[in-house]
Amino acid sequence: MTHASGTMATPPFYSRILDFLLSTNSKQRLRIRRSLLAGLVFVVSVGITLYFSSVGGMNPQQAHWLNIGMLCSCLGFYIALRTGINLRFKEPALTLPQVLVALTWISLSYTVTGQAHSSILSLYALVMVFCIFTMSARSSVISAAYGVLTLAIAMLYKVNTDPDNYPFALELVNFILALTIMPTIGSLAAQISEMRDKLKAQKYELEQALEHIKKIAAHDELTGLINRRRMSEVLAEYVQNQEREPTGFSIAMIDLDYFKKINDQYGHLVGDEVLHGFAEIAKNTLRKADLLSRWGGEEFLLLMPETNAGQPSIGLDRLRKLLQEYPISQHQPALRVSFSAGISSYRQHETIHETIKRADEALYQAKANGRDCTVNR
Ligand SMILES: Nc1nc2c(ncn2[C@@H]2O[C@H](COP(=O)(O)OP(=O)(O)OP(=O)(O)O)[C@@H](O)[C@H]2O)c(=O)[nH]1
Repeated sequence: MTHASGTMATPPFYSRILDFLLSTNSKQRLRIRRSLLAGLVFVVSVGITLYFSSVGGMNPQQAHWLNIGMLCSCLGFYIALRTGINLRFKEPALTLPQVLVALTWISLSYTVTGQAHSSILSLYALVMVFCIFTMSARSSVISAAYGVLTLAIAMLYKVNTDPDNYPFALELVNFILALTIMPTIGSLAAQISEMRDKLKAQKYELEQALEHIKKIAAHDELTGLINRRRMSEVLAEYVQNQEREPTGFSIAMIDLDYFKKINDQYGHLVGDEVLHGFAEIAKNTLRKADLLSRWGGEEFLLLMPETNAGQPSIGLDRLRKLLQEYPISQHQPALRVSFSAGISSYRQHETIHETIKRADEALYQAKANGRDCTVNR
């Protein structure tokens, strides 16, 4: 939104704070938000750990170090994302490192939560769910394998050192559960990642196709020039710009002389060759700033920016001279063509139709004057 003065409106205070915390770059912002969402799970875990250690469920010192470790790793990832360090990596979302670190903390939590350790299993599933929407197939498989491995190590260690809280039978059941759940989610994540890749590829193909369709819609196939529809849009833009900055522009309506005769005498193939050749020669002869379009049939509309009434049509004269010398048809090397042109300059506040109408009238006059000439109006 802009004020009447044209300056940008200041965003509200809370949105400035959010910009500061989450970045104004939309991609970075999404990455930070995802990381913070995962961090929220850690914060809840810290609360649960504090409560559990206060009621004697776990060793307070272990709970203390676990909490510090979890919070520091969250902070570390936040800083890496917020400062843009993550952009130096191939996968800037840092999803795989974040998931691996989370799985490490979960496996450590598994070893210090005593009787309540089985409830930790759900966190493995939660972390794997994060993989589903963001990770590549390969990273999902790595995460699942890493989760199962670290859990197995934690279980083996605890079965041997604390069999009262970690009896073998319970650990076996827990392990089988984890072994079923984690690779299943990992494989789902891999499948979704493949679908995402396919969608990306389809999106790219669609964009290319759209680009191609736009090009076809705006160009004439035979001459490669922009067509009448596109030229009409360009002219409308020019007229609009003249209201702000009246630099002036002129148009020329160009018509090949006796073109019907060429078709009748040499055939349509030669006629097409002449149209194509005329477009090529004109493009190479006229000013770089000039824009030529195929207006229809053997008629062309030339837009000459920053050209005002009365200015000589030097470009068209040069083109006329060249056409007298240039063999325009390979099939009929002796064939020479000429054209008639009507020029009109845009008058402030008139419609483009009025400018075109004057150019048409000037062209009519040029034809009446015997063709092969230009009339300026
Ligand atoms: N080969 C070919 N001919 C076309 C194309 N488009 C229009 N024409 C032909 O262009 C000719 C135009 O003829 P007229 O309008 O009588 O114009 P002219 O013969 O140039 O006569 P003047 O303009 O009075 O000099 C017609 O024979 C159309 O069939 C095209 O794409 N290819």
